[in-house]
Amino acid sequence: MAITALKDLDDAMAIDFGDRLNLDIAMPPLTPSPTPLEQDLLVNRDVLPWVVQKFGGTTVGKFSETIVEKVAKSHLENHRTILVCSARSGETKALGTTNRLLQAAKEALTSNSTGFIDIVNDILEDHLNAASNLISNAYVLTDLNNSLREECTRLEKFLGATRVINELTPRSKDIIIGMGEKLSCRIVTALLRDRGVDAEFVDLGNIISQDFDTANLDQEFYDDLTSRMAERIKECGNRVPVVTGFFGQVPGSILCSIGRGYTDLCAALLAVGVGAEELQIWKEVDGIFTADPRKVPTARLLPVITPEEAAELTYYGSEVIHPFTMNQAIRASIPIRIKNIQNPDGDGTVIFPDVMNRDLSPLGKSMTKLFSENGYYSDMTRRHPIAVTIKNNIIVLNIHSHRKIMSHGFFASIFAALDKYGIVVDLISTSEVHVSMALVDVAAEQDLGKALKELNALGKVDVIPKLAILSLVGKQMKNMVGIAGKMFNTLAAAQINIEMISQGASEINISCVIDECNADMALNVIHAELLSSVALGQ
Ligand SMILES: Nc1ncnc2c1ncn2[C@@H]1O[C@H](COP(=O)(O)OP(=O)(O)O)[C@@H](O)[C@H]1O
Ligand SMILES: N[C@@H](CC(=O)OP(=O)(O)O)C(=O)O
Repeated sequence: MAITALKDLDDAMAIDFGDRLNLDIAMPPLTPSPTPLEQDLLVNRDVLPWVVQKFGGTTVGKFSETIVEKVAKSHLENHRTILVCSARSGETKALGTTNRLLQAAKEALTSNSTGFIDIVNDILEDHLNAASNLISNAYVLTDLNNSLREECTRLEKFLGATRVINELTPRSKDIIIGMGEKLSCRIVTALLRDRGVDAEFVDLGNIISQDFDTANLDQEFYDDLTSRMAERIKECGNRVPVVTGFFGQVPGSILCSIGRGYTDLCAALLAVGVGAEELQIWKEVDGIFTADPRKVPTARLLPVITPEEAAELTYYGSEVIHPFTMNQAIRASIPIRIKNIQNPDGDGTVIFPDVMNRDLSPLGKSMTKLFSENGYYSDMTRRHPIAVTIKNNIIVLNIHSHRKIMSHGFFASIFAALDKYGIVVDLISTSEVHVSMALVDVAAEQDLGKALKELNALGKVDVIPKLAILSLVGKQMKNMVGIAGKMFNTLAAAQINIEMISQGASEINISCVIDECNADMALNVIHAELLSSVALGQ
């Protein structure tokens, strides 16, 4: 059989490898679905409003029991619930299943290495261990173990096929990482059943129509996807869907077009599809704070934040939610709530558009009261910044034009060179013959060297490494006289040198570039002077 490309896992399963692979994963026969649990199961009851609950990798890895006992079950009293899960991680995302799958993909392309088989076996072992620690019902456990083994065998075959054709397309990489969400959702589904909830595993790996004619992720694409997701959820009937946060063959590949953390977006699309009352993103932090609470001990929890502010914070280093999530949920008027799995009763932070607030406030006191009761506080008129954030791993490129006067096409040539190598600029500042650009240092690992060669033809290029972008965010900042002065004076008083300044491109963000070694100090001094309760007179 000639192998040219792998479209999906079934392609790989169809290939006969003979004894090329060491398939030492035992495959006991499948046992029937659990019968002892089928009476008195909790279900999604018709007519109740929907809520979509998304759980990140470390949350599923460490708190599966809490997810089932304290979150899912209690919401079933008043809501129909959809659970969306990421791949399991342990203490950190860096050591999580998705990263290990990416490593396995790399190993599969390394000649004479059987490393990918070891990684798959490790992943399987971790999931089997988690299963046996969590599940008490023998039927449920046997069923789960069989499905975990089967998924891992398919994965191993797929990686083996990748190795035979010696090619890892972005699409194959997507299929490989998608396995992480499948394994994790299989465990959560089984755990729900074990604890008396009638749950159904929903694999969205093939949900995207491959006939859909789009190279871009435009709104038409998302609308088609949300209706497909809604259809799939309907098929679950009254069973509680446990949905893979991986949603398949995205044009341009999920890793390239959406990037890591895609599960938040998946949950938002599901919420839109079913018209959910609320989208909940469960994390290990109480919500969005005025600064990263790990770095600024006095940071305060924000009860409400606008989608624009949340997106800006996420983009500039406070990675609480994937930036694409907001657009989809908010355009459908679905509030997003960030909640803490270790504090399920807390109100969290609600991401809520201020246009709604503006529309509702003329309706008077009763609506304002309703807002407060729901946690959608009407404090959107605050006239101060709301948070400070830091993005590390930044480099600055300074380009001095060879010409004394800015020539026509100088900027166009710079951006053409960057675009050619897929390099994204975070901040830019210009004078007549000088351009400064701040970008994330991962770009350096890609093709920055090649881009630099082309930029050198346009002017003298200096590269300054080990920097950080400090951003002050708040939707009312455009109206605050003197706020930039206060920010830069505060940094000056702390002897922190500013490499580059950018204000104005986004009306809700003032950013500057500083030395990475000053990042934590800068966060703390800015927080103390501009965001602390004392500074705000609260
Ligand atoms: N402004 C901020 N508010 C809340 N968390 C922030 C902020 N900035 C950075 N963080 C960090 O983002 C992390 C995200 O939460 P976590 O639940 O650990 O992530 P994940 O669900 O992706 O595993 C937290 O560890 C927190 O310290
Ligand atoms: N597992 C994927 C998708 C994801 O959304 O993860 P998390 O929810 O843990 O950020 C990743 O690691 O990127």
